[in-house]
Order: sequence, then C-alpha cells, then structure tokens
Amino acid sequence: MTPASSRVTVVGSGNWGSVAAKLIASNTLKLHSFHDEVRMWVFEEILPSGEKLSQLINQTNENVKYLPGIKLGKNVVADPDLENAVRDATMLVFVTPHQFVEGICKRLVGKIRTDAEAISLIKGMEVKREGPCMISSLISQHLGISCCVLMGANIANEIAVEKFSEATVGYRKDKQTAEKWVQLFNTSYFMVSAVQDVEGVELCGTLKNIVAIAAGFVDGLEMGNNTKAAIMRIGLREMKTFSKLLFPSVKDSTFFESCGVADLITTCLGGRNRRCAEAFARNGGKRSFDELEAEMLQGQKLQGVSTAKEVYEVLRHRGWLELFPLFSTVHEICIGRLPPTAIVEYSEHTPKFSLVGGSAQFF
Ligand SMILES: NC(=O)c1ccc[n+]([C@@H]2O[C@H](COP(=O)([O-])OP(=O)(O)OC[C@H]3O[C@@H](n4cnc5c(N)ncnc54)[C@H](O)[C@@H]3O)[C@@H](O)[C@H]2O)c1
Ligand SMILES: O=P(O)(O)OC[C@H](O)CO
Repeated sequence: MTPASSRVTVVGSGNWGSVAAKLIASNTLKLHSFHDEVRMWVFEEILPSGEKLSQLINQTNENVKYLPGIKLGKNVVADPDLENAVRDATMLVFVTPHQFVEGICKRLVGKIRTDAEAISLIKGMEVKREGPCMISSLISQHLGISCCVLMGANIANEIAVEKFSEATVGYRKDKQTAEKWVQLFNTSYFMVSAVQDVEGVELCGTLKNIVAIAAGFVDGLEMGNNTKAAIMRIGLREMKTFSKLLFPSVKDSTFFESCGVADLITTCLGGRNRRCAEAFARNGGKRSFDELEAEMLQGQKLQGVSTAKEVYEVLRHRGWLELFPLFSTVHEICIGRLPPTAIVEYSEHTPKFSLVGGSAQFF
C-alpha cells in the first residue's frame, strides 16, 4: 500500500469553500495516498450567539453560517490560525472571495512547505499597475509554488446536496499533478476532467460573473428568455475575445468545457451575481450592490461587480472599450453612470471591427 504522503488544507470556508472541503474529505478517507484529515482555514467570526464560527464548525461538523444543514465529514478540522492550518500541507486549495487572496498570500510567505502544490477555485482577477494578474499567478508569484485551477458549473448549494455536476481542472505543464487534483475532487456526483489551459479555464470562471450581472439586469427588467439568451451569447463572445487578447494560448475548446459554456449558463440561471443584479434592476439602480449584497447574501460575497470594474480598467487602459460593449456597459450600470436598461441598448451593437489575422477574431 502507498504510504499517505499528501496533506490537504483548504484556505477558505465560505459557501463553496465548505463544499470543497466536504468533497475532498470524502475522498481523503478513501484514497490511501492522502492523509484522512482535511484542515480548513476559517476567517474567524463571532456569531450573534457570541460563539466562534470555527468552534461551532468543529462541534457540529457544519458551517452553520455559510453552509447550514450540511455535514462536512468528521475528518474536516476548522482552524482559525492560518499559519497552523497550512503548516504541514502539501496540497493547498485556495477558495476565498478574490478580494482577500492577496492579503492571505502575503501572510503565507515563508510559512508553507517548499514542496507544496496549490489549486485555486477562486473566480476573479487583480489589476496591477503592470496589468491584469490572474489569481493563480498571484498565488504562484507570492508563494513560489505552481498553481492549477478548478472552475465549472458549480453552484455550491447544489453540489452540497450531491446533485450531479462537472468541473474542469486547468493545468500548465504537469499533467501528473493535474491528475492528482482530479483524483482529490472527483466523486460519483462531481465529475472532474483536466485541460492544459490554466488561463483559459480561469478566465472563463472569472468573466462569466460579469455576464451573470448582465443576465440579472435582463431578469430585473423582465425582458424574457430570448433577450437573456442574447446577452449570454454576446457575453460568451466577449469572454472568448478578451481571454485570447490577454493570452493568445487560450484554446477554443476550453469554452466548451464545464468551466466555459456550462458555467455561464448555470450562473446566468441560478447564481448569486444574477440574483443581486436582478434586485438592482428592479430597484432602478437606486439601491447599491453593496447594500443588496449585505442584505441578500448574509456575508457571502459577489465577485461580478468588482470583476466588471477590474476588466473595465484593463479595457480603458488598453483602448479596448469599444470592443467589449457588454463588459463596459455592465460596469457603467453598476456604478450608476448608466441606467439598467442600457444593458440591451448598448450590448446589441456588435463591434464594428474584428482583429482579423490575429487570434482574437469574434465568432
Ligand atoms: N458559492 C458558490 O456557489 C461558488 C461556486 C464556484 C466558485 N465560487 C468561487 O469561490 C470563491 C469563494 O466563494 P465562497 O462561496 O466560498 O465564499 P463566500 O461568497 O461564501 O464568501 C464568504 C467567505 O469570505 C470570508 N471572508 C469575509 N471577510 C474576509 C476577510 N477579510 N478575509 C478573508 N476572508 C473573508 C468569510 O469568512 C467566508 O468564508 C469565489 O471566488 C467564488 O466566485 C463560488
Ligand atoms: O453564485 P455566483 O454568481 O457567485 O456563481 C457561483 C458559481 O461560480 C457558479 O459556477
């Protein structure tokens, strides 16, 4: 029998973070190459009852705030001490809202094993003075370790109750490591496959959140299914064009994996970004996203509004705004510069030119 060599820590314990821990914990019990215990770093919170979230998770085996009613598995150990949580880990699963990951990485410098591998389940990007930076690159740059990604049509609450879904692991070169990640996540109801296209997979997961905001506006305006499908098609086109402009290596086939078209569909039908954007449009843009997020999500975080802002900065800086009418209009609606109705007035204009000869043609 192979000796257990891999120890897993999940960095994050929100809605998806908790489900990821559950999936992984069911596998580490079965697979001999992994230690049974899965550490889960918890950003500590004091609940209205006065109790600490991490203690309650360990007492009840449930994340009572972010995933109530779901047993995580007895081998999941919540740990509010970040340094302690990662100390012995050889496999680090990053799954926090994207706005917090850089601060977390800075705290982890010099604290992790040098032979650790990472995977990011985080849908989002950072924009630096030098340009856009994907979260997997940010993790690699800060910590000096390689980082795969896992994205897909994965509404956490559905996977928590073991409804079937698929996901895509994106890897750079090392297929063996990708296969280890697939093994760690794959279950009878969570079917994972791997593709050699980190940026393509990660950009799909990131950019679909902007399209979900647009879809929510359409729902809030009660424009119907045809309009929503049109928004999804235009959004997919912009996702592909933007991805290929940033990274010419991005593969067309990636957009047909779970991380691509399937995630776009599920998010535009049932995601949190869509839901809050619907409320925003119903209120005629009079209540801010911050207010709606706090009221509707109870501590969970939206990624689409900040991603729209980050992408807008890239577009403006590179002179690409006219190429991406949907992405730019979503941001301008979110900040109140345009009314929600602008989503259809503006997005229907197909850009007047395409980058023929390059790899960024519209389809
Ligand atoms: N929830 C889903 O259905 C889902 C599915 C797939 C991917 N994702 C992606 O996974 C990532 C994480 O999402 P999630 O649903 O687990 O989180 P979430 O939306 O539930 O966010 C809440 C989490 O943020 C933490 N948090 C709040 N303030 C913090 C701070 N200052 N520092 C660090 N952490 C802080 C909370 O403790 C909690 O763990 C996101 O990028 C999201 O897009 C989510
Ligand atoms: O609820 P959302 O909008 O953050 O989307 C959740 C997942 O990313 C869907 O795959």
